[in-house]
Amino acid sequence: MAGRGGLLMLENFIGGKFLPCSSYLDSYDPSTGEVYCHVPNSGKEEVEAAVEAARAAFPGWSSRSPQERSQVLQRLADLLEQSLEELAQAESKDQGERGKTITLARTMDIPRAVHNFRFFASSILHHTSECTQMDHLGCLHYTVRAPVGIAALISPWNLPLYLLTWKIAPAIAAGNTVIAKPSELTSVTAWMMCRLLEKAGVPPGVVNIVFGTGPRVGEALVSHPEVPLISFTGSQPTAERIMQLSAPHCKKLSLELGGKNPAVIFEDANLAECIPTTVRSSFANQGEICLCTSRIFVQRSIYSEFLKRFVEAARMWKVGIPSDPSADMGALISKAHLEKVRSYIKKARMEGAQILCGEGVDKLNLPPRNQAGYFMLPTVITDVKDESCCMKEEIFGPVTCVVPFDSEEEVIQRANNVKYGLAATVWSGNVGRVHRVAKKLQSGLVWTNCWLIRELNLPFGGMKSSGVGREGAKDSYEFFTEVKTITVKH
Ligand SMILES: NC(=O)c1ccc[n+]([C@@H]2O[C@H](COP(=O)([O-])OP(=O)(O)OC[C@H]3O[C@@H](n4cnc5c(N)ncnc54)[C@H](O)[C@@H]3O)[C@@H](O)[C@H]2O)c1
Ligand SMILES: N/C(=C/C=C\C=O)C(=O)O
Repeated sequence: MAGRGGLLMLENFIGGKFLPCSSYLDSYDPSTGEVYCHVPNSGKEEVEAAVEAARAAFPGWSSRSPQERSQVLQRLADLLEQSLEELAQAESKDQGERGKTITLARTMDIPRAVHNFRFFASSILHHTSECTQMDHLGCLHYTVRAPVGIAALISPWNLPLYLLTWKIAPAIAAGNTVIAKPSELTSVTAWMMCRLLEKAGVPPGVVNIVFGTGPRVGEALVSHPEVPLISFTGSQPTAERIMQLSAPHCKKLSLELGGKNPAVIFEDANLAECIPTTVRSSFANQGEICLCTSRIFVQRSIYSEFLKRFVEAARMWKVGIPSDPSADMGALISKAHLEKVRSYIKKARMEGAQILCGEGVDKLNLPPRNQAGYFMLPTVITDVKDESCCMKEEIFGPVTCVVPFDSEEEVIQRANNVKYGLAATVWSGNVGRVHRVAKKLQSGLVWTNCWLIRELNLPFGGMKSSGVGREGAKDSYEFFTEVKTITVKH
């Protein structure tokens, strides 16, 4: 929807209609300083309208069979796939030249959004319930599950459509109606998806999207008494706020939060595979993936060799403008985020750590028009203490720390010695060791001799401060439904 001066003007999608908002946020392209698009600055009024639409749509949608709902999700997946390139361009360019690379948007973000709908369109057809018998009492017990109602879905800026659809798909497949709030920093592809909903057969009011900031529209949504469940992905501070606001209503919460993910590399690791994969796990999407590696523990006997080869490979990781298909990573999401990431490197230097490559060491070569962009080189820190903030806090940027270890027991203790517990990688050719170490790491996800191979059927999520609950075929189904145990006496 073109707006003032031909700029993109997004609109809320409520009750199957695009509705203008009373006020808008200007979203700036930081590499030019110009307004890029206008995002609705929604508030209580818009949330109320969305709740009314979702409430009205719930009886009809929840009473459809899983088979009927599955067909709608399949059609939506087909329509998204037909718009893949358009969506990828938008995902990459959203927020101007500071977006993600077009290659990552084309090969990961949008294909996974399509797959999310396909996956839950299938999984909704195969869930089973439980049943037991008490013959001595002539009783039969069984469970039934039903959709909860209106689900609030709040998603972050790093993988916009990928993570938004990872919530929308299971929620509506189970028969709920939803009110989604994507990040105000990356709202365009969510808005573009709304244009496909009617054609896919999604009834008005089943999917509602309200755009705007967390404190204004996000808080109105999570505190609304008619919204019984909240699926949130984002930072821990925000999760804490959401828990406070939802507590009076005893809402069902799914919280997918941050990580400080270790890679544990033993001396018998296959470095020809380990190094390129660990470069990718450290710097993909500018390190702005919750599953990215940010602490690398290397067994001492191979530490020097690993460090030399890892730094060489990190220097080959191409930083470029998002529209360059050969770029491995683009710019960080905002000036504030870039400064936050840089501040960690400054702290590391002050603590006496060594910066082996990247920020402040190597020169960043960019076209003149992009030199105002929020770009940063992949950065490797060594000689850093476990107690350093660089080893304890989520940086969420292209920065990773590399430190040596000696024994298996030592590295497990050190890898676990953070408040987070989301993901980890373990590299060794010893199958007994990878199983043993994986079981002892305090992470919800452990990849061994690989990274980011996603099995959507199995639980996804973190422990400790990385979140509450899990997402996946069975886990999302159980989150987005209420279970009831029925006993029948013969
Ligand atoms: N575990 C995962 O699956 C996962 C995935 C991606 C990102 N993350 C985490 O998300 C963080 C980066 O994303 P971010 O910066 O968008 O996080 P964020 O918490 O700032 O924002 C996430 C979403 O919450 C909204 N929000 C902010 N304040 C709110 C409030 N008071 N009430 C309601 N909603 C509010 C935002 O508008 C946005 O839509 C990192 O910590 C990263 O690790 C986790
Ligand atoms: N939920 C997922 C998150 C992945 C990366 C987040 O930054 C997923 O892969 O399903």
